Amino acid sequence: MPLTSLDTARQAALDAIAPAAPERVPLLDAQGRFLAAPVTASRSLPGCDNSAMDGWAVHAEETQGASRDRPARLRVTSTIFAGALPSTPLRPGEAARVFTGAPLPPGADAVVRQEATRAAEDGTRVDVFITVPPGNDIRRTGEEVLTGTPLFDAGQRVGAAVLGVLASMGATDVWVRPAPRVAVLATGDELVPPGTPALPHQVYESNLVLVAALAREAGADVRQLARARDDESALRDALSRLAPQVDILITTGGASVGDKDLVKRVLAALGARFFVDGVALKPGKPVAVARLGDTSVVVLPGNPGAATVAFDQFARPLLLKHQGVLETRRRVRAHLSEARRKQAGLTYLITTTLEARDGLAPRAVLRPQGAGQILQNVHGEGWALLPPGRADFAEDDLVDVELFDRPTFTPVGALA
Ligand SMILES: Nc1nc2c(c(=O)[nH]1)N[C@H]1C(S)=C(S)[C@@H](COP(=O)(O)OP(=O)(O)OC[C@H]3O[C@@H](n4cnc5c(N)ncnc54)[C@H](O)[C@@H]3O)O[C@H]1N2
Ligand code: MOO
Repeated sequence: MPLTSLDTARQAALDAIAPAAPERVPLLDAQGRFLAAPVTASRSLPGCDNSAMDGWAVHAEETQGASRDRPARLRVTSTIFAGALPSTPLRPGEAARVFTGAPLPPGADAVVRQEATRAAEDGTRVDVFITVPPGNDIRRTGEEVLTGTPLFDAGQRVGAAVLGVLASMGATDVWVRPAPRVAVLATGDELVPPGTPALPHQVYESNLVLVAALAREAGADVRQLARARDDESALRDALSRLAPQVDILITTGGASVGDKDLVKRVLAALGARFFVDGVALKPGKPVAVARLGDTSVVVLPGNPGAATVAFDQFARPLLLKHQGVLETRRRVRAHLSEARRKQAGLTYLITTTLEARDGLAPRAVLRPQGAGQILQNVHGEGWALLPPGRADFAEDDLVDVELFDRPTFTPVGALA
């Protein structure tokens, strides 16, 4: 039977999971989560006409023709600080002292910044040295947002800017989807925990940290990291203990067809229903997605490179859908840096960096990437997608590159 295509398998996995019920959380706890409902402005920003400068609220027309030699002399009536509520209207010939953010008195239609004025020592008068138009240095009511304006759609990622806007509306908490609770189970008799000595034939267990970190990058609340031997009863105990504690259980290793590859068999014996079992994907072919009770289970291959790809294509979309969103990644067309031969039936995802070229599509520089290799992912900018239905790709052939859109940072004050 031919393996399921990547797109079909991913859709089957996504169809098997529903967004979690929303929860209302304090603003800072919502950071990194996704809004569960649209948000409209519950107040205008600014809430009232106010001064953009420290200076004087005036009638603009009374500054007409004013200059340093021929100042407009105005009577000082009041001092208004931010947060005050002025009620006395500004009458002809008057100016009110205002500070940045202070509401304007009724009747004032402009602000003159204080650098363009001189106040009399006794505080009764101010000379204005410039002509200002109506509206000068005033922030108008609702200039940025009017009450009732749609602000954010459901699915908006909550970052610092969103939190700032919500707080400026007076909100203390917000509806978001909960972070999926996740457990990661690494299987394999050969695995030695980091921190203990390992002989060359032994393998340091690295998938727990790798997968937990990938899961966190996708918004997960990682609750459990566990290891199990390649042994039916050990796997049965671990899987049935972990699954009820979490929304999504991710396993690594023992996913293929070897004598000790028991994870899928044990899951099936426990009554799991499989939606995906093997995909026409390289690396990551043995990946499976199942449901055990109320828990989604993603079975990743043990090879760290294959686990990375399978996580990215299956576990990440599931974690995001639990949080109520589907991810769209930018794609660019790029020319392959080298020829590649592949198995015609499979989609290959190859870690790639991009080289910009004047007036041409960028070059996709393919990185060495066996199923066991992950070093290149550190600097990868995306996956070159080599689609099924074709075995031979020549240098300079155009392919799609799915971008990670990671920011770049340069070191300052690094240790030698
Ligand atoms: N006859 C076939 N053999 C294999 C097939 C196949 O279709 N027919 N598929 C291959 C593919 S594709 C993959 S990918 C691998 C991975 O399958 P498993 O999930 O069963 O992985 P393991 O055998 O358990 O381990 C593979 C490799 O990865 C290392 N590993 C495992 N877990 C960890 C960990 N937690 N930390 C670090 N490294 C780990 C392990 O030591 C092995 O070297 O199967 C192919 N075989
Ligand atoms: O296709 Mo496997 O997941 O790379 O070796």
